[in-house]
Amino acid sequence: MSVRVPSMSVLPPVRRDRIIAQLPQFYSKKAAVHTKDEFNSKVKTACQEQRTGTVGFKIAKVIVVGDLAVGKTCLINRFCKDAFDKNYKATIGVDFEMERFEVLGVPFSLQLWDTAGQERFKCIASTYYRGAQTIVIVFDVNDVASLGHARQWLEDALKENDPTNVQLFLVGTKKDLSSPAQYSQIEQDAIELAEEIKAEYWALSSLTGENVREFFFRIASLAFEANVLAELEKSGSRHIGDVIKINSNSNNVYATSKKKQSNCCQ
Ligand SMILES: Nc1nc2c(ncn2[C@@H]2O[C@H](COP(=O)(O)OP(=O)(O)OP(=O)(O)O)[C@@H](O)[C@H]2O)c(=O)[nH]1
Ligand SMILES: [Mg+2]
Repeated sequence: MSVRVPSMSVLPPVRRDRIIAQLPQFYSKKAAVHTKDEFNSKVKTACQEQRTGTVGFKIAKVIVVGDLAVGKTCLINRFCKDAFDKNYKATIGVDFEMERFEVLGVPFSLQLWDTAGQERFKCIASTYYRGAQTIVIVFDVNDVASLGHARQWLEDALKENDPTNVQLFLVGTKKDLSSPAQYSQIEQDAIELAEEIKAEYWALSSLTGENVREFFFRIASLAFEANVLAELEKSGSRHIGDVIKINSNSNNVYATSKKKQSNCCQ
């Protein structure tokens, strides 16, 4: 049996478990991109009024960096494929996965770049750093050295990006392997570093799946929020004010649309 697909719909609908209606919360209040309970009200209004401009067509680039075997590939595979492989297979160069979300009713995609941690592949991997909106620095909570190297990974990733325009995440993996006492010790250091480099801190396990979905939802939401805010800023306050005027006085409709037209052509 064949199914007719309308010519407009190139992509299947977003998976039901990729729909974000509320702002997912931070992991630690001390190290968060921000600690607000809800999406920015300007962003919520813009989404309700479908004034998100090009954001609905956007694909935000996320790069995942960190030492070899800390669990970067497993983290992405747990989220994207709900799979976990206990055997280590080094990433050679880079891999990438696409994930489509719907945030506050607006389509939004993440392109997740999984880079190699092995030194010999670093120079290939670093050529893919450019244009990242989110940088995820991964370490293993059972390996202090991997946390120590986080700063270097960040420095390398920032060489290719504008530091004022990226959101940073510091992520500790393999939480399932550490005892609560061991974990709380490394957590202190990790949070301290995260505060210093202005990254949001997370700890999770790709084996059990603990916090994996929450983490990616948080990345998608914060990237989305930043994109909508940038879009609103670009379109300017006059433009936003005009839309409100349309409803209050029909005479303004003409004035507003004329003004808009002339803006477009300039
Ligand atoms: N117990 C446990 N093991 C994990 C976890 N995440 C990853 N591992 C194991 O750690 C090893 C390395 O995982 P990868 O995801 O391949 O590491 P990577 O960071 O991608 O390594 P490179 O590609 O070489 O940079 C594998 O044997 C995984 O099974 C986890 O959350 N818990
Ligand atoms: Mg890998």
